[in-house]
Amino acid sequence: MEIRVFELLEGAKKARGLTVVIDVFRAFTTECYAFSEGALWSWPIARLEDAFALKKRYPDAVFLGERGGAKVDGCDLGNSPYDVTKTSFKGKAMIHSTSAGTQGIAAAAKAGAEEIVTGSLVNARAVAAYIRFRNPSVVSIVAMGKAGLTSTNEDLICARYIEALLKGEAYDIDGKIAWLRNHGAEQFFDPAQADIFPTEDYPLCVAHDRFNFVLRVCRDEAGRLMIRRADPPEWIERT
Ligand SMILES: O=C(O)[C@H](CS(=O)(=O)O)OP(=O)(O)O
Repeated sequence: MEIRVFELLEGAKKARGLTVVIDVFRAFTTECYAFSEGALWSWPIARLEDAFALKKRYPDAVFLGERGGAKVDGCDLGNSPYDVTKTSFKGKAMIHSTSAGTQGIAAAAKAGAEEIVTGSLVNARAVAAYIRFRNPSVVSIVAMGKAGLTSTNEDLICARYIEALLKGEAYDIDGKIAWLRNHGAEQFFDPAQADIFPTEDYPLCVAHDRFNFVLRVCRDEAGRLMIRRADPPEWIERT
């Protein structure tokens, strides 16, 4: 298995094989909590105008929209996992448009990734187990960073953690997360940014391996990108 680690939107455009698009702060952490709260599927949408058009067509879908970290006017929620844990997603579809994560999925799909799964600390070990089960010849791990433009420590830590799990190498994930608190997570502890990055989001984002499902990207009947939850035991038993 050849494992390649890429960064940012430029990296997503190089994705090949089974591709993990990572966004720890916060898109794919938020998605995991929404699916754990009962969401049926999610439409990851790159352009906000497309997301608003979809919401018009499916008004019952929960619309999460974020730019620059903040909730976009007219959306139901922003990109906060804490807000998601306070919202009922049972039986609901979700529309999700963010600065980095959902842009990365769109770019990787366009680039020709054979299969795409999301990556975050909360389900990193499950992602590695799923990859081992699928046993692809090429794995692309893409750390999306801030707005897909600037490298971030949390996404690189998650990328290296998944890579280490795949290679059977040791990786001090708890030590890395402790270090991250003051090296990339400061926005969650800044009172001036509390409206956008609530402190409650941070422990939810770094609760590594809390979930044992993966989020796989597929297409709906109209050809739109769609994310669905895939649970063990269908794949975990053989890892
Ligand atoms: O909402 C977030 O935390 C980020 C904002 S940005 O990428 O740092 O500008 O969006 P996401 O798509 O979850 O990275």
